[in-house]
Amino acid sequence: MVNNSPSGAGATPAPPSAPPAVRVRGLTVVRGGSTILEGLDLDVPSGRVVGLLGPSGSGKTTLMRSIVGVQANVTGDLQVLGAPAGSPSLRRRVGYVTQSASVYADLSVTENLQYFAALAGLRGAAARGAVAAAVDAVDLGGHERQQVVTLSGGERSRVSLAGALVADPELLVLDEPTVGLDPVLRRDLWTMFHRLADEGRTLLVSSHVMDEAARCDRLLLLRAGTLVADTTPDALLAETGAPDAERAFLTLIDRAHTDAGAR
Ligand SMILES: Nc1ncnc2c1ncn2[C@@H]1O[C@H](COP(=O)(O)OP(=O)(O)OP(=O)(O)O)[C@@H](O)[C@H]1O
Repeated sequence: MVNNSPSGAGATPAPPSAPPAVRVRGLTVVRGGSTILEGLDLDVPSGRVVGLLGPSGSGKTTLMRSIVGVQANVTGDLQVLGAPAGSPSLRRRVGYVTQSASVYADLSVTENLQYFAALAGLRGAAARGAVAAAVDAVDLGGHERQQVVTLSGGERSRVSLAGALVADPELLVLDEPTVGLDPVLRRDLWTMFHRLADEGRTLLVSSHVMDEAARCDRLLLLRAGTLVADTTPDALLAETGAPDAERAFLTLIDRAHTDAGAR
């Protein structure tokens, strides 16, 4: 496995003494009778944008579900913001955005976000401020009164993301948040992710799109439920000698495949 020290592509580096936002040791997850993750050890450093990359079916969603505490049949030690994953105390401190937009189709954008604000315990001006900031962050200004059912797919997933932002969580776990978005919007969202990290939040972002790897401070590469690299974009290219993240990733995947075959 490649393991390099953080270089920090954009966010203000967290103090070296800062404990990781997520600490995973010996994580094993069984789904439908199959072992999906096996003996996984990894850290998600605090205050950074960390990319979780891997082929379809490699276990990214399963890992994210374990971290937010909604996955069954999990064994091992999973500490999130200093507490065991899934602890009630983490409910408002961790935001999770799934691949499919989890919003109410028959409500407007604002009504959805007001609902999330109420769940986060916000009332009155604080709730209105949080809703307005979230709308702004995902660039949905002008759509506030639109019913979600009438939004485009990309707009709908941005409402979902805004829903997680309303509570201002310390850790944001985002499962493929840029799928279906155009390049300008994707770039703007990555800029926003780094701004959130600069303000001290931690973001764990899964993606299939390898050019997005270059936008992360740190990369975790999964293959078939095991970690093949815990690295930085620069170190990934240097270590593989590949010209871009996509080819570097394929090199690592092929290498892991060969190693697995040799055992
Ligand atoms: N309920 C289930 N029962 C059995 N197997 C499951 C179940 N849910 C997921 N899996 C399997 O677990 C593996 C990992 O799935 P997971 O969704 O975590 O992968 P992923 O890396 O997020 O994939 P994608 O990028 O396609 O979303 C896959 O092989 C999937 O088929």
